[in-house]
Amino acid sequence: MTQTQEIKEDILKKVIKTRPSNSYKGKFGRILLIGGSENYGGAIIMATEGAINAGAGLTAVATRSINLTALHARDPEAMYIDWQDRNLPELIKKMDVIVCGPGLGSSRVALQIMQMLKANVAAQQTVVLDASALDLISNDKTLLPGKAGHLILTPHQMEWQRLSQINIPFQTDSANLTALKQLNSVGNTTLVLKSNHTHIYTEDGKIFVNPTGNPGMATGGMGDTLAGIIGGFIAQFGFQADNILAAVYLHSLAGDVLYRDHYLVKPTQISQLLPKLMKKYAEQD
Ligand SMILES: NC(=O)C1=CN([C@@H]2O[C@H](COP(=O)(O)OP(=O)(O)OC[C@H]3O[C@@H](n4cnc5c(N)ncnc54)[C@H](O)[C@@H]3O)[C@@H](O)[C@H]2O)[C@@H](O)CC1
Ligand SMILES: Nc1ncnc2c1ncn2[C@@H]1O[C@H](COP(=O)(O)OP(=O)(O)O)[C@@H](O)[C@H]1O
Ligand SMILES: [Mg+2]
Repeated sequence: MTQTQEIKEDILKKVIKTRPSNSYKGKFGRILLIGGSENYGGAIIMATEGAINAGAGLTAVATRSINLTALHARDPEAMYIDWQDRNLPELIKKMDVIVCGPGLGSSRVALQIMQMLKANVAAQQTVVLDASALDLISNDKTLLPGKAGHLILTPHQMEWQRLSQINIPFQTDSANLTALKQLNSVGNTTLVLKSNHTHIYTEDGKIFVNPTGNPGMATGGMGDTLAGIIGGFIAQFGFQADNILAAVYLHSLAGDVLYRDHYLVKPTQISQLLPKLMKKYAEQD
């Protein structure tokens, strides 16, 4: 059994680099976030805010049209497409990273979106699946978009219970690894199992535990924000296990900085803090 390693602060210096002078938006990846039903519009907005503030070059959002005004009022940097637009499959093909699930819900449209995503992703892309997307897959494992080059699953413990059939008290490293292999035998899947001690199971079978984070972060939308940050890091820095580890560490580190003088931490405050924190680590490279 592999030894569980603690993620170290060094990971941020390693991953976050000073941007070269000749940088342009196309250099830092295209990301599409899909989610936000009528009831959960905030979830996709928080994920979007995570992705933009983590440094994604171009960010697009496919959501229910009712969310458009709120999305642009918060994040005018994001492009928008109605999640029922017939051009969505073509847009998906142009993306480096697709984050699907925050606030997606379990409607017929949500199910159709999962089917369409599966049919249109390809090997050069990374797909991050969170929240409702994971619950839909729990009900139908064939919805997993296996043709993506890399899959990153970001369940909390209850979502992982639904997906893996392992009850929360029995979610040990060895049980989780076995379930992950059963879920996707191709081995292109990373599991970010969120809790107060988030564990990350990499494609090559390594296990990491995140030492940062605090109970102030027990606020709705915190995981939606993380999904966006992970997607933003992959878009900007490419797919590497280190980039996922750095995103998880940074999300909770931002939470810790805020928790020093805030009783609770709002997900949107975490996103706001990211560019400043990233600057500090980039200057140390
Ligand atoms: N502002 C918004 O629009 C928000 C929308 N959200 C969306 O709401 C939908 C449902 O997601 P939920 O996660 O609320 O619902 P779930 O029903 O999937 O999960 C919540 C349940 O899991 C249990 N649980 C056990 N261990 C847990 C752990 N470590 N972390 C979290 N929960 C744990 C909780 O007690 C609770 O019963 C998703 O699409 C999600 O993206 C939420 O992210 C909250 C914010
Ligand atoms: N007590 C805690 N200590 C550390 N991190 C926490 C704590 N509570 C929540 N978090 C973090 O907040 C996030 C919650 O994710 P999730 O449950 O998916 O939120 P949501 O679906 O509401 O966006 C995870 O990244 C988790 O690690
Ligand atoms: Mg969640």
